[in-house]
Amino acid sequence: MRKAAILVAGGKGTRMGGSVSKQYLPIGGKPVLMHTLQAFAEAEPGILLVLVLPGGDFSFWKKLCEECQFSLPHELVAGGESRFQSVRNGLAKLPLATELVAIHDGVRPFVSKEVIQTSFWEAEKSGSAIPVVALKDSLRKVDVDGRSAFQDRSGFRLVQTPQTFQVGKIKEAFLVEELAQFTDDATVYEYQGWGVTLIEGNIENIKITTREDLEYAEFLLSRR
Ligand SMILES: Nc1ccn([C@@H]2O[C@H](COP(=O)(O)OP(=O)(O)OP(=O)(O)O)[C@@H](O)[C@H]2O)c(=O)n1
Ligand SMILES: C[C@](O)(CO)[C@H](O)COP(=O)(O)O
Repeated sequence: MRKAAILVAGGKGTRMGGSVSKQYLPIGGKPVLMHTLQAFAEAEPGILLVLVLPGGDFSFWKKLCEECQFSLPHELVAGGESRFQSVRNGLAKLPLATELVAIHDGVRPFVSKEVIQTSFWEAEKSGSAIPVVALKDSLRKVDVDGRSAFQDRSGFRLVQTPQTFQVGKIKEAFLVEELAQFTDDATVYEYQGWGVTLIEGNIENIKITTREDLEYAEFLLSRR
């Protein structure tokens, strides 16, 4: 199994609110996570899928899979207190033969096939692939006093996932102690002094975070 995807879904979804964590909420009649798992299975047939969930959710997830007759093979791993810890737990699960790994937010179900495939191609070539998209709005920097200043948005990008790497290097990068700056996997990788390669993301590849994202998700599905 040369390629793997670690889909991190070990969070609580506090910004979404509600009694059910956002990764399990239905869009198009089935949980968000099932859309994400399917996206990777269709983009990379035969890929090893590692799903990172809160440790206490395994039986709930298995019940959801039975109810939805969702039979796509995937490994379950217990997440940690942070995304960094959840990723690290997923990396520890990878078989020795795995060469490339895409690390992806489980709550980003609309990642395109092209972004997934390009991320593996680029990571094999240069060691890493980080999808980004340009900003569409004007940008200002705000300081603690509330003063703000124009920023040239052409010098900025919005970062998405999957963030894809050669397994040996990303495993080495994750041996460090967690730092607050590690908001994604690229920051952990760069902390080693290694550069990252940016690739074009896809604008629909939103991270489902707050309630209105669910409405947009239903709209995106209606367009398929
Ligand atoms: N301890 C954690 C925290 C987050 N994540 C995952 O990282 C992705 C991006 O995180 P975010 O959108 O912030 O999810 P939550 O942390 O669940 O949301 P919130 O910050 O609103 O609680 C999500 O798929 C989330 O499940 C994870 O695997 N383990
Ligand atoms: C990993 C990520 O989705 C890249 O944009 C983002 O950093 C996750 O941030 P969150 O606060 O954990 O949702």
